[in-house]
Amino acid sequence: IIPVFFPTKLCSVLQVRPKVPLLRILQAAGAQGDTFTLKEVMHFLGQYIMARQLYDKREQHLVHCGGDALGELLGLQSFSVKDPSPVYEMLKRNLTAASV
Ligand SMILES: C[C@@H](c1ccc(Cl)cc1)n1cnc(-c2ccccc2)c1-c1c(C(=O)NCCN2CCN(C3CCCCC3)CC2)[nH]c2cc(Cl)ccc12
Repeated sequence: IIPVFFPTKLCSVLQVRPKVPLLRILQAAGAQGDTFTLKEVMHFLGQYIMARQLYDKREQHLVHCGGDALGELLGLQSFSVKDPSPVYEMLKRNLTAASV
């Protein structure tokens, strides 16, 4: 998984196919279809966190996902957006390459 912070072209070209549990979360955030670019996956996950107010209002880099489907996927109660490694690990488990 390419680090999301480097807006490389690949992030917005390679198509990936989320497994069902992740796809449900992306669809809850408004995603259509079943293949996305990595950039779109990250965008919709961000939208999901905001729509469900999972981020800490005072420490806005903290995401409290325990008790939410996102927390089930990550296997975490909380994480900081400053350390994306748990998210990358989850994506490795929940994305397959999609032939364009
Ligand atoms: C750099 C990027 C990022 C992207 C991926 C990762 Cl693994 C870490 C970090 N990022 C930085 N802060 C956030 C963020 C923080 C709180 C609530 C929602 C998003 C994000 C995330 C985005 C996103 O698409 N970000 C666009 C700009 N964000 C700025 C922060 N904005 C909110 C901050 C809280 C208050 C409301 C605005 C939303 C738009 N997608 C994500 C998906 C997940 Cl699983 C986790 C975090 C994010």
